[in-house]
Amino acid sequence: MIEVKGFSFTYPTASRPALADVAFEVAPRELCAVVGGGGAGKSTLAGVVSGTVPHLTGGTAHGVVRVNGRDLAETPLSGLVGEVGLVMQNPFNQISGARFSVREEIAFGLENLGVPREEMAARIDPVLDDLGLTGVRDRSPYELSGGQQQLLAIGSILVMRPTVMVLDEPTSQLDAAGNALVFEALGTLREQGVTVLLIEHRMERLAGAADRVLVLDRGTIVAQGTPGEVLADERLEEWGVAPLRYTVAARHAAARGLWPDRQPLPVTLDAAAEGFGETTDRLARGDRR
Ligand SMILES: Nc1ncnc2c1ncn2[C@@H]1O[C@H](COP(=O)(O)OP(=O)(O)OP(=O)(O)O)[C@@H](O)[C@H]1O
Repeated sequence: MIEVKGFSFTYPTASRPALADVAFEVAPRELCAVVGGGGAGKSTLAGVVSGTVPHLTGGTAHGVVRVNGRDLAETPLSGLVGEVGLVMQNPFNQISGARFSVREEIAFGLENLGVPREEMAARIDPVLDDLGLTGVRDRSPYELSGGQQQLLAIGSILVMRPTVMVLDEPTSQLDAAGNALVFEALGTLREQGVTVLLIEHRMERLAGAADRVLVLDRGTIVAQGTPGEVLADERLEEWGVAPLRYTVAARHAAARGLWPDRQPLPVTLDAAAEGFGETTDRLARGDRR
């Protein structure tokens, strides 16, 4: 569980806060996505919830951030291993380079923690299996596709059994196939009951995957709710976020009376198909109101 209350943060050299009076909660097992324009404070928020900001960055922080009830201001980063894990944009930067195979790379963090050998196998093999990496377990991490490397980064964190995972634009460096792999892995995290904070700009995938969406604009949370509520909001563009094509198409149709009256604007392909299907049926019946 993540709890953020009245939290503000200013980087050491900055003249204005990167985050201002931010408040939200992510319930256990929930997947909460964060969207916003460039410089809105998304990466800073990822750092705050994973403990790197301000522990590693310095700067001035006010307010409270708790992960599983632990106040991060009072918890050293080492105390967060097994509680919260951070996956960043570029999988390449997250591979230690100190190990020869995928399996050894996943073992690396556990070795550092001094986990006994027998327990290591019991923890690593299911993670490889869950993420579909068993077939490449003996390969070098550098031979993997970008998507598989990101899965490896996720696996290296997952094996530490955090209850909370923060992913900061994990698909931004990946092609469509890599994207699909990462979003499948998010499904796996959910099945395992991990609470997820996901910074993501691929709105189509996010709309189908998230329980809740927060919008950050210039360091402030300007909207939060279900993907349907938040992503169909007509202020989305003002907040620096490009709306989904389905929503835009349905908004145009609605302005011409061609979207079903009581149907909310769609944020998924299925919902768009349903709404436009209803309109087509109505017109086919000769109902042109
Ligand atoms: N290390 C730093 N020192 C000073 N200011 C910083 C630092 N990192 C980020 N900032 C500033 O803090 C604000 C928020 O930045 P942040 O990177 O969190 O935004 P973001 O939403 O992740 O942006 P983007 O989508 O462009 O990555 C910006 O004004 C940025 O210039």
